[in-house]
Amino acid sequence: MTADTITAADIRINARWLIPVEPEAVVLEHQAVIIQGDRIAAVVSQAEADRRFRTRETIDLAHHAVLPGLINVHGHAAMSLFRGLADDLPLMTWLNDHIWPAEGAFVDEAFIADGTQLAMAEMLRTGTTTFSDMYFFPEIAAQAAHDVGMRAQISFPLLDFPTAWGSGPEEYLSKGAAFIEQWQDNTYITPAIGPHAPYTVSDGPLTQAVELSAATGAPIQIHLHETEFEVVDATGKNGQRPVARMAGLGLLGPNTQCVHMTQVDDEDLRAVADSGAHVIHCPESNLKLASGLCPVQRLADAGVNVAIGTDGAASNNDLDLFGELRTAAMIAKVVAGDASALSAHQALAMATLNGAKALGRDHELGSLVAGKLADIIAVDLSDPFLQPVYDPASHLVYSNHGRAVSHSWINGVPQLQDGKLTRIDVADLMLRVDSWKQRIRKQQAQ
Ligand SMILES: CSC[C@H]1O[C@@H](n2cnc3c(O)ncnc32)[C@H](O)[C@@H]1O
Ligand SMILES: [Zn+2]
Repeated sequence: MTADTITAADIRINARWLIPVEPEAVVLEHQAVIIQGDRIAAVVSQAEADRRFRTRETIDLAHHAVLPGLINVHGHAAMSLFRGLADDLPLMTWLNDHIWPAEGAFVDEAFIADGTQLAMAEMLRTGTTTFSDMYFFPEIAAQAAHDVGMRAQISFPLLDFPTAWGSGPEEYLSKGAAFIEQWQDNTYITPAIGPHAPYTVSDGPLTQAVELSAATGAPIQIHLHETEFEVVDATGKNGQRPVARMAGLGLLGPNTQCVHMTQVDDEDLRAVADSGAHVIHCPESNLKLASGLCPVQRLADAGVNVAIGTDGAASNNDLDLFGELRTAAMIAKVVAGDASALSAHQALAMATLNGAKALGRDHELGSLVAGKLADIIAVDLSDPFLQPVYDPASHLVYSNHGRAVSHSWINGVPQLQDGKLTRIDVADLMLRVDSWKQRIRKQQAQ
């Protein structure tokens, strides 16, 4: 018998349970994940790791499930500063009477910097390693994510009307093109195009968005078919459903992420499936705003890639993707009339590999496979509320809330150690959040 060659590497994570997501629906025991630089060098049994690797650091996670970092494919990060500001309202009242006036009064560069950091603290604390953002001052949000070392798709906003970030479509598109150029080819930040919705962006700017995406490769993310009202109102005004209008403009394709899709008839389904566009399911926001429910199983059966997002904290009201998964799994069963719809493993894939696919990064993110980027989380299953453990995948989806997440690494860099954030000064952040609260509260009282 020949001795194994010993390879030096940076970090070894010893996992009691490992859910690699690829191969699918598998739970392995007593595995080691070896990290070298920003990548996963190997996923092997602990016995094999003893023989083959010497690492400068070993982390023993004897009561933990280790899995790929979660990917939150839709949100408005800085809206965390508006959490709980306007509840119990339907979408258009919430937007027109509360959120858009508040954004008009408060959104500026400092708001985005602090609000995005607040959102990142919550997401990191609950297992998200990559998020997608659609909000104002994308250059500030991108810098905030880059400074922390969190992976993010950041879409610049595109609307027909002026906001704090731009005077109208022309300015959004020219600033957006510069934003894309600034961040292209960055491992942490993917710049993207964020036309808000069919009812707020007209055909001209939408066509320009499609052209900009084709020229730069930047993904498009749009709110689409969020409510029945949106579809009925648009059909009355334009003579076609929004999905048909988007398809006609060339906006649906493999580089497009359709957020919500609670209204799906057979033609919508065919248009989305044939185009290769992705659907981003945001169940808790859809429930809270009484928007409707996305037919996840029907979409998946038609071959559509369905990923998951929290939406903003002002319509959810949290950014805990494990909680979102639990909700998604529960309602998928009722919507499909089938308790086997969206199993625990399918739900975990939705928050990892499907998210990576939606972002066009499944070759390097979304599963624990040698050669992929080292975006990894660990969940401590030793608490009484997660005992006994028959099936860790079941616990992660049906019993867990994100607070059991104990460790995370992004690009091989530790972000969370024993539940403590390593790269965000939470005490200082809380002071800034409190100061926003005082300002916003004062204005609301007037
Ligand atoms: C173009 S910047 C984002 C814009 O979208 C608003 N927003 C937040 N959540 C939703 C939602 O669920 N549907 C539609 N629009 C939403 C946000 O307040 C910004 O104005
Ligand atoms: Zn949204």
